[in-house]
Amino acid sequence: MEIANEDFPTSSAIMASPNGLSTAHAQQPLFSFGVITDIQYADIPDGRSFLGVPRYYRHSIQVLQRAVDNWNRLTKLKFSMNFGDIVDGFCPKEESRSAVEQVLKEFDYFDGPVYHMIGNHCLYNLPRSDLTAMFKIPSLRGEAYYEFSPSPEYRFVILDGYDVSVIGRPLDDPKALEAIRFLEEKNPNDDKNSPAGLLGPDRRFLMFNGAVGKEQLEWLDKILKESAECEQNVIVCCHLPLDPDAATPESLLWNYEEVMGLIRQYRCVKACVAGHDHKGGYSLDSHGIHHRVLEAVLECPPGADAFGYVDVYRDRISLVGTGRMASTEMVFES
Ligand SMILES: Nc1ccn([C@@H]2O[C@H](COP(=O)(O)O)[C@@H](O)[C@H]2O)c(=O)n1
Ligand SMILES: O=P(O)(O)OC[C@H](O)CO
Repeated sequence: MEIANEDFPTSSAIMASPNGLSTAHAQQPLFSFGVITDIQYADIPDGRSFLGVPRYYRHSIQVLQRAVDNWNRLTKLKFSMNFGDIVDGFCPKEESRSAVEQVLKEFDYFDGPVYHMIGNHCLYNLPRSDLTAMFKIPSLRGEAYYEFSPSPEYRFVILDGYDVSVIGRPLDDPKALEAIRFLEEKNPNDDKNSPAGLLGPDRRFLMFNGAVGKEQLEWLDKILKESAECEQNVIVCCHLPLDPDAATPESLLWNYEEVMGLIRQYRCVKACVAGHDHKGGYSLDSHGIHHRVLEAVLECPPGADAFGYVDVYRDRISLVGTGRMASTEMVFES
C-alpha cells in the first residue's frame, strides 16, 4: 500500500513517459466513484465515543456538503457510495426521519447516483423497511444487500452486515431471535455491547454488530460464481469490516470468517471496503485481497474533512483521500 496526499503523489504514483518527463498516471481509469462513511449527523451538541474520542454531530453534515462539492467539481465520478451510519443513535427519535431526510437531501446535490449501506446507527433511528425505501436500495425483494455492475469489467457487491441482528428487527423476528441466541452464547456480559473478558477477534460479539445470514450467503455465492465466470473483478462493500488486520476487533462482522471463506473460493474479489471502525485501516490478506476501512466523517473537528474518490483500473484501484481519509493504492496480485 502507498499512502499519499492528493496534491503530492508518491514517486510510485508518477509514471515515466517516453520523452523522459514524469507525468501522473497516463492511463485513464475505467471509471471513478466517490466514498464517504459514518456521517452520524444529529442536531445535538458535540460529544465523545464510549472510549472518549470527540464526535462532532452537527459539523458532520458540512463535511458531506464539502464532499459533494468536491465530487461534482471532479466531473468524472460515475456514482458515489455511502458506507453507512448517516445519522447518529443520539439523534432525538422524533427528529430521526427529518435528520435522515436532511442528509439525503445533501446527497441529492451529487451529480449521479448514490449507493447506500445501512449501519447500526441508521437502525437505532428508523425501521429497516423505511431505510431501504428512503435509500432507494436497488434490491428485488426489499433486502438491504444488492449488487450492480458499473462497467463490464467490474461488479460491486453490497453486503448487509445487520441481516442477522438484534437491532433493526422486531424482537420476535426469527433473525432477531437467532441474533439474541448467538450473543447469549458468545458474550457472557449483561451489557451485550460490552466486550469485557472477550479476547482478540472474539471482542466482535457485540450487539452493535451483526452477521450475514444464510440466504444472503447463498446469494453472494451465486453472484461470485457469475462474476468469476465472466472474469469480472468484484469489490465487496459492507458497513462492517471483514478482516481483523484492517480493523479493531470490536468492529468486525460476526461471521467475517464464513464470508471470507466463501469469497476465497473464487479469485474475483479484489478488495473489501468498509466503514464502522472510525479511525480507518488497511490490510492485504493472505489471499491477496485488499481490505480498506474508511475514516469516519463524525470525528472530523470543525473544518476537517474525511471523504475521497476511487479511480478504478483493470489491475488496481486507487483511493484518493481528502483530509483525514488517507490515499491508498491497491494493486491486484492477479
Ligand atoms: N470498548 C467498548 C466500546 C463500546 N462499548 C459500549 O458500546 C456503546 C457504544 O459505543 P460508542 O463507541 O458508539 O460510544 C457504549 O455506550 C458502550 O455501552 C463498550 O462497552 N466497550
Ligand atoms: O459507530 P459506532 O458508534 O457504532 O462505533 C463503532 C465502533 O467504533 C466500532 O469499533
